Amino acid sequence: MRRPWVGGNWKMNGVRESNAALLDALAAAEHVASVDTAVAVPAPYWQQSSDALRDTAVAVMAQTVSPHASGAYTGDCSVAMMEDFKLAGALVGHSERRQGVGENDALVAAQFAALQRAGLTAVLCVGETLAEREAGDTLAVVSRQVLAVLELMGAEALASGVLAYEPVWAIGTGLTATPEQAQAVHASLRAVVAAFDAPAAQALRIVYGGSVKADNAAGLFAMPDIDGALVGGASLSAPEFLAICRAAGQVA
Ligand SMILES: O=C(CO)COP(=O)(O)O
Repeated sequence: MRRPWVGGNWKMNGVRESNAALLDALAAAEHVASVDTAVAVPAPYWQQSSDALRDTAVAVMAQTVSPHASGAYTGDCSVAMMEDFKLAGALVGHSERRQGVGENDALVAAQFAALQRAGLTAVLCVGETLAEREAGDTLAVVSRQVLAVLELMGAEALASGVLAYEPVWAIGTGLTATPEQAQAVHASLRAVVAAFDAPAAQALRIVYGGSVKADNAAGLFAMPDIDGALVGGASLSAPEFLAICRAAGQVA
């Protein structure tokens, strides 16, 4: 039985005042003990978030990471900086960074490796665009994105993190993949990992992201290979995010 994982990806939202209200609500809430919960916050608010959520069940993460230890990499943040602020890990390979900033599979695999070597959690995001889905390339695209990490790091290292399937066409659009569509991709991804290492594939948490809300979460979580969610817009509302966490707890 895999322990559900629910993460909130705040993206580039919030300032100190609105963050304080959201963080206070998360800190005050009773958390579902059977679910791992995290929020991935913008770097200027690592300190605020990690202070507000200290001694709570909600981990704080970054939204991307440099693969390099230190040096002349203007604008980037290192794993050591994340450790300095007691962060639990980072997202890697989010589609908004693959598409918007040009992060590619090799870079994402190196980011994953940097986190994993330090014992931090890497949440590897994969997903196809609408054009790729319509061309019948969904599995080819997401397999290629996962294989970049698998071939560099191996299946056990991959399973020490979290794999997030986020179809690009479902992100921020209100178009959720149906539970059946998501389940089909999750099962295929698990099979890709199982070809390397069956026990690691069984242990790997594969979560879904793309317009997850309190009212569609339970249907997604009922699927056998959907082990939680990476939540964007709905994670900016504490009641909504907490309801998604509770829905994950109900199937745990
Ligand atoms: O990109 C996402 C999470 O990383 C999903 O975003 P939305 O939940 O806003 O669609």
